[in-house]
Amino acid sequence: MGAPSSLTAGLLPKRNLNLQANSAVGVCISGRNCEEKSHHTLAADEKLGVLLLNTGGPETLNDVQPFLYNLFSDPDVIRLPRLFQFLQRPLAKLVSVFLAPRTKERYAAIGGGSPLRRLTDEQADALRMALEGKNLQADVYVGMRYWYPFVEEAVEQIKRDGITKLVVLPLFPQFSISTTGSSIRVFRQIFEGDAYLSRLPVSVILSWYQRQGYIRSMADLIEIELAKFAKPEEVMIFFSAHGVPISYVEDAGDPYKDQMEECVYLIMQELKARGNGNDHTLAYQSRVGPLQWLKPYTAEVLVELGRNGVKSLLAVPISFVSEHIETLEEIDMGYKDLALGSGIENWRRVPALGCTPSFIGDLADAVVEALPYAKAQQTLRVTTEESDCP
Ligand SMILES: C=CC1=C(C)c2cc3[nH]c(cc4nc(cc5[nH]c(cc1n2)c(C)c5CCC(=O)O)C(CCC(=O)O)=C4C)c(C)c3C=C
Ligand SMILES: [Fe+2]
Repeated sequence: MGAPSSLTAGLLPKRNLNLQANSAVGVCISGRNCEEKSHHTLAADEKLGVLLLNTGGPETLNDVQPFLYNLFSDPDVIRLPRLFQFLQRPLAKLVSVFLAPRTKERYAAIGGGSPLRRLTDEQADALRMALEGKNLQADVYVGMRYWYPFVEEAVEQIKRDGITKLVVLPLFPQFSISTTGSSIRVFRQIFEGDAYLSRLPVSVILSWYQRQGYIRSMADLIEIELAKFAKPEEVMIFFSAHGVPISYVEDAGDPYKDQMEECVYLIMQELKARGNGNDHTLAYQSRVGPLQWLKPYTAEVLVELGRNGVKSLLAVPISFVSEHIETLEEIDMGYKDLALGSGIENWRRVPALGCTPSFIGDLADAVVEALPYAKAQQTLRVTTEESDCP
C-alpha cells in the first residue's frame, strides 16, 4: 500500500493525541467535550451553513455498479502506490463490474436501494430544528462522497445561498482515511482556487466519538435493548465496527482503530456507571477483497462465542449513525443467521441513532462549539498540529 497522499496525510491527527482537536480546513473540534460551551451568536448579516458529509448509497439497483465504480475510484479506498495510480480507474471498473451482481442482490434484500439519502436528509432537518431551538438559524446541507447529492453539488448550493460561515460535520463518529479523510480531501479540492470559497470561514469537525452526548445516546439505546432480554445481565454486548485494511492503521497511521477502541471503552464505562456489568466484545465487519483487515472478524467471533456457550447477544453497530446495508442486510440477515446457527439463542440488534433527539441535540452542540474556530481556507495551512480548541 502506498503512503498517504499529502492531502490526506495533512488530515491525519497526531497518533497519540487521541485526535482530540485537530486542524484540517480550519478547525476546532472535537473528539472531546470542550469544557466551555461557546455562546456564539451570529452577526445580523451572517448566514450559517452546516454541511453533513456521508458516503451516499445507490438508490436503485441500476445505481449499484456506478456507485461501486465511484467508491473504488477513490484513492482513499483502493490505495495504490503512486507509480500504479494510473490503474485506479480501470481497476475500479473491473472491481465494480465484478462485485455488482452480488451487491445488487444484497440491496434487493433491503428493498432495492440504500435508505441513506432519505435518512441523512431527515437528520439534516432534525439538526436544523435543533439549532433553531438554540436560537441559531442555519441551512443544513447534505454532501455525499459516492452518490447523489454529491459534495460538489452541496458546495454549489452553499455558494448560491450566500453562506458566510460554514461548519462541516462528517456523519462518522470516528475518523478514518477511507471516510472522513476522503470526504474532506474532496471538500478541500473544491475550495482550492475558488475565490468565494477560499474566503469563507469554515470549521471542520473531524471526529466526535468522545462527545458525552453521543456516548450517552448510545448507552441509552443499548439499555433499551438490554431490557428486552429475559436475563439482561447475561447478555454479551457485541460491538460490530466497519473494518478497514490493517495497512491503513499500521502503515498510513489511520487513527480509526484507536478511536474505535476508545469509543467502545467510553460507552462501556457509561453503562457500568448506570449499573450494567455486561461482558462485551469488539469485532470488525464488512471486509472486501483479499487484504488483511482489522481483526477479529465479526463472523469468526460470533461462531466462537456460540461455541463457548454464549446464549444471548446484543449486536451494536458502532461506526455509523444511520441504518444502511451493513446493518439491515449484513448484520440483521447474515450475522443473525450465523449467530443463531452457532448456538446463540437470543439475538437482538441496537438500532442506529438516526434522529434520536439526544443525539441530534449533541450534534447541534458540536456545531455551536465549532463556530468560534471557523477560519478562511486561504489563511490556513494544512497541518496536523493541535488546533486552538479550548
Ligand atoms: C465507518 C464507516 C465505513 C468505513 C470505515 C468504510 C470503509 C470501506 N468501505 C469499503 C467498501 C464498500 N463500502 C460500501 C458501502 C458503504 N460503506 C459505508 C461505510 C464505511 N465504509 C457506508 C455507509 C456505505 C453505504 C451503505 C449503503 O446503505 O448504501 C460498499 C457497497 C455496499 C457493500 O458492499 O456493503 C463497499 C463495497 C472499503 C473497501 C472500505 C475501506 C477501505
Ligand atoms: Fe464502506
